[in-house]
Amino acid sequence: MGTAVDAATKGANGGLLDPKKVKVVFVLGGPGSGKGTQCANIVEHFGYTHLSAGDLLRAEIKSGSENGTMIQNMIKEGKIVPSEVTIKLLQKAMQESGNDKFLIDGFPRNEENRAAFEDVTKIEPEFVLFFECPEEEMERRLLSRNQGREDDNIETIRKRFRVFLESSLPVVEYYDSKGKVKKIDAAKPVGEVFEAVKVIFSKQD
Ligand SMILES: Nc1ncnc2c1ncn2[C@@H]1O[C@H](COP(=O)(O)OP(=O)(O)O)[C@@H](O)[C@H]1O
Ligand SMILES: Nc1ccn([C@@H]2O[C@H](COP(=O)(O)OP(=O)(O)O)[C@@H](O)[C@H]2O)c(=O)n1
Ligand SMILES: [Mg+2]
Repeated sequence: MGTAVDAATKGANGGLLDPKKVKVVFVLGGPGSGKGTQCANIVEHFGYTHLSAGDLLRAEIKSGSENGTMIQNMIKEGKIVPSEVTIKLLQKAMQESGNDKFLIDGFPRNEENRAAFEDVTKIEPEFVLFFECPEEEMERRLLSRNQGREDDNIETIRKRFRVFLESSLPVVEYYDSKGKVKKIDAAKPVGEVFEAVKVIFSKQD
């Protein structure tokens, strides 16, 4: 709980992130669409810090935090962890990075994520990079990802696809209605996808 003094010194978003200075790009797309792969490429060329919500949640499980078991169970079921938990992890990582340009990968994944992030941080994304990929291709990629993830099995993958369609796509549609979505054909080979991504980032300052 922050005190009144904390709130006064740290600002409305409870931290040191000035919403006027911070540049955020949300990177969205179904499970296996290539978000993490492309974010790694973008970081190398355009000076952003990559924050994967899924990676932060998995690190939180490993750290033995009191939320660890809850997070682990939700990931195994393909469910979306309560925003409060994920946003705290994102804010901490943003503050610790020392950077002011962020690729936020795999977040916001539902309406609750989106609204809570805006409320808490007052940060509006510059744009949303959306990787479009057919389910069969995403399934093939996830089943051969080989990162030892507990959610890369066919049963959980099906649940994640369902959550993506029901909860995550509406968030993309929300930003699309604000003209903020830049859509990429993510079914192509990695290099070709990155060529399309580069065009978008090269136009930014
Ligand atoms: N364009 C692509 N073509 C083929 N395989 C890809 C492509 N992009 C990523 N992959 C592979 O697919 C798997 C999922 O990619 P990843 O970047 O982890 O996706 P996401 O973060 O969206 O789940 C990884 O094994 C990755 O190497
Ligand atoms: N905003 C988020 C992002 C991920 N997650 C959880 O973390 C899991 C893995 O997310 P991820 O982004 O690493 O998965 P991929 O899309 O990269 O395959 C999701 O299926 C959710 O269970 C979440 O709860 N909230
Ligand atoms: Mg990923």
